[in-house]
Amino acid sequence: MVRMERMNGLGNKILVIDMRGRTDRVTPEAAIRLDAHPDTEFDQIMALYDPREDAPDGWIDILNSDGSMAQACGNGTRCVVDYLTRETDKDRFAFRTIAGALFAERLSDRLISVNMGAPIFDWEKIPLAGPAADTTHVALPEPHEADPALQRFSAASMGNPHAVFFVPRAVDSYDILAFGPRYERHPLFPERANISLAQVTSPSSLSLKTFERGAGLTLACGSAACAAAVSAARTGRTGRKVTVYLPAGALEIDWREDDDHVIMTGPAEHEWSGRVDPKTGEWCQT
Ligand SMILES: N[C@H](CCC[C@H](N)C(=O)O)C(=O)O
Repeated sequence: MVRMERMNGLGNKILVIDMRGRTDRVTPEAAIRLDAHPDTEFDQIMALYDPREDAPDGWIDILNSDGSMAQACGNGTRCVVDYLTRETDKDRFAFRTIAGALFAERLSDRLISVNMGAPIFDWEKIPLAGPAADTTHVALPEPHEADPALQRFSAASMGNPHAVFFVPRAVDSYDILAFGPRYERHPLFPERANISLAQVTSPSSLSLKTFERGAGLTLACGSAACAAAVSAARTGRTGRKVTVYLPAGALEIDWREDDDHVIMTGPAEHEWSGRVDPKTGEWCQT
C-alpha cells in the first residue's frame, strides 16, 4: 500500500498517489475501482513517481477517471505541490509529465502558481482532424447543436486538447450534458477534447463550465481555464490577464508576453489521507 491523499482544486476531484520509491505503476484497473466508490470517486489521479535528472521533484502521470492518460492537469498539479509542501519548506518545484516540463511555485498557504507552458494553436498539434486556417474560429461540422454559439469554437492545446465555445448567456443556462459527450468525441477531435463554455464578463474576466475529456462534467478544469483565457485574449475579448470564475472560486490566468507561457494561480484543498494498493485499487483512510 502507498500513501493516497484525497484533495481538490476548486472542486476538481483529485487523488494524489505517492508512488515514489516504487517501480510499478498505478493500473487502469485500480483507477476504475477507485472511481467506483463514492468516497474515492475522482476526476484525475496524479501519480507521483521518483525524481529524475529532468524532473527534480518527480515524474507525474495523470489518469482521468475513465482510465485514459492526460498530458496536463492544472488543478491536480496544484494539489501535488500542496501535498509536497507538507514534507519540505521548498517553494519552487519542477516536475515532468508526458507533455514535458512542468514548473510550480507555492505563493502562500492558500495559493499555488503553475507554469502551464506556452499554448499551442496549430491545428495539427491540438490536434484537429482537418486543416483550420484560423483556430480562433473553427466551425464544428455536423452533428452539432442548433444554437449558433455552439457551432463554432476556439481551439487550443495546453498539452491537452481544448475546444472553447464563447456564449452570450450565463454558462449554467446551457445544458452541457446534452451535447458535451457528443462534442468530446466528435470526429473533428482525433484525441477527443475538453469541451468548455465561456462567457466573457469584462475585459479581464470570464465564467467557465467544462465537460472534461475522460472525466465528464467537473466543477473546475485548470487547463481549460488557461485555454479559455488565451482564446479570449487572441480574439480581443479580454486582455492577457484574466480571472476565470468557476462555481467554487476563481483562477488567475496570466499569459505572459515575454515567454508566451501561461501562469495559472489558485488554491488546493486537502480533504483526507489514506493508503491504496496501486495494482488493485483497494484503499483505506488513515
Ligand atoms: N480531462 C483532461 C485532464 C485534466 C484537466 C483538468 N482537470 C485540469 O485541471 O487541467 C484531459 O484529458 O485533457
